[in-house]
Parts: sequence; C-alpha cells; structure tokens
Amino acid sequence: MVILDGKKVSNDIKNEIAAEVKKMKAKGEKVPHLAAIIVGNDGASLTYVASKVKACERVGFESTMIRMSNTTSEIELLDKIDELNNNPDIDGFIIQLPLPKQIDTQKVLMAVDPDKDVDGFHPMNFGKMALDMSTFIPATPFGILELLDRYNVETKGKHTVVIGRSHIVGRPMSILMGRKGFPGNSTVTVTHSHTKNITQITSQADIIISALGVPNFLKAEMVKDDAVIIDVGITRVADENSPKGYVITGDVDFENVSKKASFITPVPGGVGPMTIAMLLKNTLLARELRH
Ligand SMILES: Nc1nc(=O)c2c([nH]1)NC[C@@H]1CN(c3ccc(C(=O)N[C@@H](CCC(=O)O)C(=O)O)cc3)C=[N+]21
Repeated sequence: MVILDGKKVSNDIKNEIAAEVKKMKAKGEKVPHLAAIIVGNDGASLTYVASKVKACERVGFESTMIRMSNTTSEIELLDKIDELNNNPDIDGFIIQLPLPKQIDTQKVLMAVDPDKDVDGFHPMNFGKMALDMSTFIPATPFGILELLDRYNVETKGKHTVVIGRSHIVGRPMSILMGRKGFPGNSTVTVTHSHTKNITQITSQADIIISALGVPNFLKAEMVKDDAVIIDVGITRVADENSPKGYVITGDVDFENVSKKASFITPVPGGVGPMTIAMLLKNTLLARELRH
C-alpha cells in the first residue's frame, strides 16, 4: 500500500510556484495577488482562509483577506465582488463557501469575473472544463488529479466510483475522471443520497473518490482488494483529548481500508493540502492570463 502524501506533494508544488514568483520578481513583474472574501464567523471557514493566506505568503504572493459580517446582504456582497472584478491589482479571488442563507450562492458565483475565478466555480469555467477547454479547474478536483498524476496511478479503463455530487467536488470530479487523457479515460459511476445498494457499486470500483462528509462511512467490506482510495472528507469530530478539542476525520475507515488499498490518501495530510496548493497554481495562471 502506498500513501498518497498530499502534504509532501503540496510542498513540492509550493516550492515550484515560489521559484516562478522569484523569476517574476527578478524580471520586475508584479507578483500574483489573491483575495479571499469570507462572510460570517464559521470556525472551519476561518481556518481554511487563514491557511490560504499563509500559503500565499509562503510562495511570495500578495494576499488580501476581506471579512464581512454574518448579516451581510446579497447586494453588499455583489458590490464587493464588483470592486474586486474592477481592481487591476487583484489577479484572482475566491468567496469562501458556505455563505449565510440570506445569500443566493449561485447568483454570487455568477457575478465573479470568469478570468479572476480561481476557484473555477463560475458556470462559464465549469462549462469550459466539461468541454475540455483550458480554464480554472476547481482546486480540490485539480489537487486529486495532480496527486494521481505525480504518483502515476493508472486511471485509463478503470472503473471510478465518485461518492457525492456536490458542485465543488463530486460533480466536477466525475467529469474530469471521464475526460480524455491522463488522469482520465475512466469509466465513471456517480453515487449520491438516492443510490441503492452502494456497497454493490463501491465493491466493483478500481478507484473510489469519497466526497460525502460522513466520518468513517467507507468500510473495508465496501472496497475490493488493491483499490485506489481518495478521501475528500474533512469533518471535525469533537475530541476532548486533542489540543484543539476536535480531530479532522475523513469519510474512510483508514485503519481497515488501507490494508486492502493499493494507494490511499490520509486525512489530514491528503487532499486538503493539495486543495490549497492548486488554488495557488490557479492564481499563478490567472496572473499569466492577465499579462
Ligand atoms: N470558495 C471555496 N473554495 C474552497 O476551496 C473551499 C471552500 N470555499 N469552502 C470549504 C472547502 C474546504 N476546503 C479545504 C481546504 C483545505 C483543507 C486543509 O488544508 N485540510 C487539512 C487540515 C486542516 C485543518 O486542520 O482543519 C488536511 O486535510 O490536512 C481542507 C479543506 C476548501 N474549500
């Protein structure tokens, strides 16, 4: 069994990006600038945005974090987006999800300039992705592709089962794994809350990508020998013995599933760090697009 070490690979990618930034600086070019809007006080969201800002510093990007209150109206958020769309200093920006319920997420994501949409959530970019056009690929799916690529995990002709159909992970992942090229050329099955007899489906999978958010959902009995297991779950489970008061738990019963798997991502240290590295990669692309 091989651990797909997202922590290590994400560090490699950050070093590669830092080297690019150094070259830009040497040529007197402006370095990439990422902005992140965060609405409300959700603890997990604040942690993720803080790690994104830290990652920017680490590679030499500029970053701006914009905090808005929990009671922000849709109009106020749309105004802020307009401001960032029109600010030539900002190369790319993201709006951290989830948003408070008074705000229509889809409407907000449609307001982002597609050329600054480094999350790849605008329908224009999602459509381009589905049509094999060059665009921003959402960071988590992009990170998974990059992990499969760097560990040379064969995907061609394999049966990939995706668990979950969210707009930011399951749905794009199912499209990407079926595209031409590598990693891709998989035969993809998408499962979700209405799927019947999921064990029958997962036990036929060569590759399982679980993006469900239910701790320890995927058990050894649901997996065939030598399967490739990608765990996208990142649920905080209360734990008084841990210093933070919680532990990050994946969708996969790692202890037992890892004994059967050929490749597996850990949680933490798997897909999560890759997400951040690929957001930086998209920001670098956004910068290049504008010059
Ligand atoms: N507009 C938007 N874009 C996103 O990309 C986005 C989002 N909204 N909303 C929430 C999800 C979740 N997400 C993660 C990023 C990093 C880790 C990560 O670094 N995880 C560490 C553990 C971090 C911890 O200790 O909490 C790990 O798995 O090793 C996890 C999750 C980005 N998301």
